[in-house]
Amino acid sequence: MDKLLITGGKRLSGDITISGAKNAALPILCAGLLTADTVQLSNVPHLQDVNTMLKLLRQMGLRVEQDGDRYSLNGGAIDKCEAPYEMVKTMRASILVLGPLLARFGEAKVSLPGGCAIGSRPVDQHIKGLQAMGADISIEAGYIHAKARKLKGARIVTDMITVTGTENLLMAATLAEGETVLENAAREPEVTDLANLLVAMGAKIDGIGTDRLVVQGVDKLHGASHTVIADRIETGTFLCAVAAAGGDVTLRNTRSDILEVAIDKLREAGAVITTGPDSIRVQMSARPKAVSFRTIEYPGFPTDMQAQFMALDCIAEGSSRVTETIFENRFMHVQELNRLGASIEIDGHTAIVQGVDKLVGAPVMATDLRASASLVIAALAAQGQTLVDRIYHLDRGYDRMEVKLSAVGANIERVK
Ligand SMILES: CC(=O)N[C@H]1[C@@H](OP(=O)(O)OP(=O)(O)OC[C@H]2O[C@@H](n3ccc(=O)[nH]c3=O)[C@H](O)[C@@H]2O)O[C@H](CO)[C@@H](O)[C@@H]1O
Ligand SMILES: C=C(OP(=O)(O)O)C(=O)O
Repeated sequence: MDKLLITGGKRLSGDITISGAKNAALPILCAGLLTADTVQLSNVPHLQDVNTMLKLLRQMGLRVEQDGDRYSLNGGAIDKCEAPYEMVKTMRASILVLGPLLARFGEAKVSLPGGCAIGSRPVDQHIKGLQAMGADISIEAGYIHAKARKLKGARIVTDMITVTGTENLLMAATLAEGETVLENAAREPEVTDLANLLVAMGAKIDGIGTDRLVVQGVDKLHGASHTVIADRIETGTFLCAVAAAGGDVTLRNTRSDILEVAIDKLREAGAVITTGPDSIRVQMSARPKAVSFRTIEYPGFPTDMQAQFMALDCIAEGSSRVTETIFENRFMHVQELNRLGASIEIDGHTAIVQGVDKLVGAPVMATDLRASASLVIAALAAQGQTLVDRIYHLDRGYDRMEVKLSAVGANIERVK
């Protein structure tokens, strides 16, 4: 099993190119199921989750051609509407095939995703929404069995804001009969990116970027070309890495307008941040100042950046309060950060971080994707060597992180 060996204490300097967003690429790949025509994608990140999604889609009959970060998908020969447990268990986003399959083929059998390290993460809202659109859904032996001769437009108010729930229902609604209104829709930029592709494919969607999406169903969708948006979480992760280790790094092929809250927090922590049309430069020369925050849906502070900012707070001057409101159990990194010498206590959904003068390297274990990223950040700032185990979590969502970090001077290598 691969591990990362990191020797901390190096300042980072140079350029890093940001990849396409995992959380946009995954639903966008599923949108390839909605048409018999060809969908051309570029800026698709090289990630384990993308490989898993492509494997899942290929076994359904989707034809996929790849040339670097460009993919061509053709859904003209899909003959299997099933997502087996073996694939869904390694990637929850597999649930995103449910809406498109049901809308285009009238049936789908998708394994229930089950719980994961950050919480139970049910998919009841996806099911409730599809039922409102007339689907007949039963759950047997761990599988969602869904059928609908033709989905019908409906007004759907989800109990909470759900990102993949909004994406699933949005894709389903594009081919439903009549009008669907999605109230309380997620406004994450990745939802908007998917909606923009769907419109390019012939979907009729109003309210893109707002919490009320209105979709007029069409009989069929056609091919289109689309460039996946930049990964704002990868961007934020590298910004935190520089803020923690010190240095001067310019992130390229990215956007600052979809990461405003995190950028403001980094400025509050003492980083000097200069934004350009598709770049962000971060300079850090002093010890960071502690920053408190509360995770919330977009445009608020992203839960997917919580662990990385906590790593920064560990070595900051002062104390901070970090409150997680999206997931019930997203503090798995706390114990591992404490193993590096951090001083963090958990009180319910809040972590109280007392900044320490220094962290000291140690063997640690990654427990989920962003927890892994927080351990890398802490290790870059720590004295001595840290060995991060179980980095398959990291490979799910970061495109060659160790290569990008070594290129700006980090002492980091992948070891077996
Ligand atoms: C592939 C992808 O895009 N993943 C992102 C997506 O996950 P994902 O779409 O799974 O997260 P949701 O937005 O659905 O989850 C938000 C909250 O709603 C709850 N919930 C959700 C659906 C449902 O049917 N029932 C229910 O109770 C969840 O357990 C969670 O507590 O959004 C999360 C929140 O920004 C991010 O952390 C993930 O990186
Ligand atoms: C939680 C995440 O992803 P997923 O929903 O794919 O588990 C994430 O990207 O931080």
